[in-house]
Amino acid sequence: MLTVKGLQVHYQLRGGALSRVLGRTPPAVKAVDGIDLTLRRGEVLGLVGESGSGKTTLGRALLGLVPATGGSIRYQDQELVGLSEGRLRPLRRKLQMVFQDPHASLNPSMDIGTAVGDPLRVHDIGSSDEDRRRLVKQALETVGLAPAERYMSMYPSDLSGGQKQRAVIARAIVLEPDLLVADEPVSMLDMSVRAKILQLMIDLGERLDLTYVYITHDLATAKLFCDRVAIMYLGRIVEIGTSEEIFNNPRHPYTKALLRAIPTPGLIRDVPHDLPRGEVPDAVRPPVGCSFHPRCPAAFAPCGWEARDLRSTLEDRWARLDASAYKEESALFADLKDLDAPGRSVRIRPAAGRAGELLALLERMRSDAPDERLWRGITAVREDAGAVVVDFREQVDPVPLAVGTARVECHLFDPRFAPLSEEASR
Ligand SMILES: Nc1ncnc2c1ncn2[C@@H]1O[C@H](COP(=O)(O)OP(=O)(O)OP(=O)(O)O)[C@@H](O)[C@H]1O
Repeated sequence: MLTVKGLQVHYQLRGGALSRVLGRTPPAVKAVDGIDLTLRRGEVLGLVGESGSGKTTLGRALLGLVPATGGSIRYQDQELVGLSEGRLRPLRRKLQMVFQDPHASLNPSMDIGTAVGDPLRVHDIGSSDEDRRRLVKQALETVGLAPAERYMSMYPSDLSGGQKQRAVIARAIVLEPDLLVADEPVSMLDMSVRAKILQLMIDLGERLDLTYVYITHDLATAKLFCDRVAIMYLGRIVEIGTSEEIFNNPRHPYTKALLRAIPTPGLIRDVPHDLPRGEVPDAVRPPVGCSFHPRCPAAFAPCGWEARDLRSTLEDRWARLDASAYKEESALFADLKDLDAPGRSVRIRPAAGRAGELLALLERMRSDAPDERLWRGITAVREDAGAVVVDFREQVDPVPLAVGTARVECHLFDPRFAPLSEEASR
């Protein structure tokens, strides 16, 4: 029903006054950065990932609610990217979104009948007020708000959270959409009603022939609800497959980490606790190569090691040292910002005349922790004209690979790197 190719959504940040004066291009957040996806009619596709992985942006881009900055979205033979608001409008009827917070999604001063009927007026559907009332009634009954007349005259404040979300769903289905993008539709609801709302969505899917994109950071509900699951990390799909495949046979180290973090029933945990160095990096300057490599427990030589990784390894080391040892080691650097430089070779300036000591420190780090994955990506550490130069291996961006029935973006599955990954796993 929907085919997405190379989709990009980069949010251009407004630069400060200085960058404007200097004529610098302000940085962009690469919220969605090269997504390929096919949605089949009637299926439920889950988009799963930590906060900031780009799920909401992708969901909104599919409906034309945020403009794509590159790539293509074809909906039934029509290209959506680049369509004017006027041309998108009639299509929006078929492409609807249900948001996370039912309390914020309904206007508190509008009764439920008016709120659910509003899209009919916007899209000029129904021959008369009476006809629209009939459609609203039907939608309310379909979502289990019956008798509909009673609910139509109520206000959002008269409803429980679950009932509000039912009303929001009624407002979406009153337009008879093809596709519903549901963004965390149950995460704000009481635990006791979550399963009921998901069940309602499953039933509606079957009855109304709906296709769903279900956005969540919660793999447990994705397992319950989805036919296929796409795991997102920093704007990319790192693994996609049937729910069965993803849950029984996860391949990508990130998927594995997320699965290990599925909480016991009754508990919701947002962030997988056992991921190393638990922060999702900045989407303005994502790590090069595989963007998961700094947190990956299986990363190896080609994954994209760079100076920033050396800096975090140093900082981890210093966090473990006592204050005087830390002071001694950090005093060897003229400026740690040298380690923020991009590129395959980084030049680190030592404090005056201390290049030899700085080189010795890096060699000591390596012998103290030879298993640190970073070293696999470093080809040389050398002194050069008063500075210490660290050379990194050429990084390779992961490409989508068919593994079993899944698609995985990870060098571990790339036959070109098999000898290196075997060496790394020894
Ligand atoms: N309007 C915007 N302007 C600039 N950056 C944005 C904007 N909206 C989102 N972002 C950034 O884009 C990236 C992806 O955000 P997005 O909300 O799509 O992720 P998400 O996976 O849905 O996260 P969450 O689960 O927290 O909703 C983040 O780095 C976020 O800060």
